Amino acid sequence: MMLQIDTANKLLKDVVEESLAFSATTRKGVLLLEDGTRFEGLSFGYEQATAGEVVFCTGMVGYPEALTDPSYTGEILTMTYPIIGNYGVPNAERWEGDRIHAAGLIVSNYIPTPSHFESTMDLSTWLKREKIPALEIKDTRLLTQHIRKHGTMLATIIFDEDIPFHNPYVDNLVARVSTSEVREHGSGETTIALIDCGAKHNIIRSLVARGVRVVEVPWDYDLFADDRPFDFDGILVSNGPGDPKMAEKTIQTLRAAMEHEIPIMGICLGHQLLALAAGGDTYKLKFGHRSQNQPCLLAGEKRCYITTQNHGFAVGTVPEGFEPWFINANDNTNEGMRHRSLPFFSVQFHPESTPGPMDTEWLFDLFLEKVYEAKGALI
Ligand SMILES: NC(=O)CC[C@H](N)C(=O)O
Repeated sequence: MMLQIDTANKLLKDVVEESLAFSATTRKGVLLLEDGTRFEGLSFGYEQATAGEVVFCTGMVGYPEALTDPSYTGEILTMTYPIIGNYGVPNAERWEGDRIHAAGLIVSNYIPTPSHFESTMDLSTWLKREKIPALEIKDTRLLTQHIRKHGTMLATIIFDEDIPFHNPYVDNLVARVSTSEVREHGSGETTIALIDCGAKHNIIRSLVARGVRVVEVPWDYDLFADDRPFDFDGILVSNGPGDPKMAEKTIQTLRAAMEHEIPIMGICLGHQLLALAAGGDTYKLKFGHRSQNQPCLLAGEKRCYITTQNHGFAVGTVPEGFEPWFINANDNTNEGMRHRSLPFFSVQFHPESTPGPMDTEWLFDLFLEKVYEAKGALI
């Protein structure tokens, strides 16, 4: 017992000393919000100014997955969990994109000495390598309360000189992160066309694990062109960054897919795009949903799923022919819809999780059931 207390004291002392050494050697930076609010902080990332929208995620884990999720493009991500960096950076196989996509990172306490058997480097090294600025501002609670009260807002992370604010949602961010070439994953007799609007890797892993071949195509690929080099049995339209209304070409593809009655599953941005394609509408939430504990009620039932989410826009008008399927129990916003008679459905949350609970993974099975039914190969 005594030994354990001694060890714990030593560990605590080490952490305090490392933390003091970190503050003594690091440069100061400022998180500046568009309403003039300033948060001073210590830099632990790449020291170059950045602009975007500042958002907060209340997840207790998952900073490697969140940072690499292409949906965070253009966003300065605040992690509200007070200890970030403590388990380092895992191998790229565990990432959700091929690099860091968030525009910047804000934390309360950065832990410079990771401890985890899968850690390959510390978070600061990774951020510097990927040229992503990051600040330890201590009072992430005040920042989050401010955003909750006034809504997400534009912000900059600056060091010596000011830079202009920039609204990322006026850009076509999907075009920036989507694959530029057609790529194949896995094998099987059934082919799913994955429209990559910034797809998290675990969407591909989740499909491949179920024995299907996935053909990943760019966001603006014409799936119905006569000279298309492959056939497919279903379409999964992925998550992705920015305002869904900017991805007009994907919306057109989904309209054509509905005309052909091809089974469709949409995830997050994919949900918003399917709603727009079918005549529904989307709007921007005050401060979005970003965490791994968003409660979603199955419409008309007493069942609630705990879900992973990361979105700032939402479906306001569920299109004709569809019915609301999941509802967020915190604020009653729409979290999913399904067509009343055809094999089209979509969800605002992430059934592929990573990070977060796997409660809704069954949606991939449901999608493939619809695909097999449509193929006439009932299982
Ligand atoms: N994770 C996502 O697909 C996000 C969708 C969209 N960019 C939003 O913020 O609402």
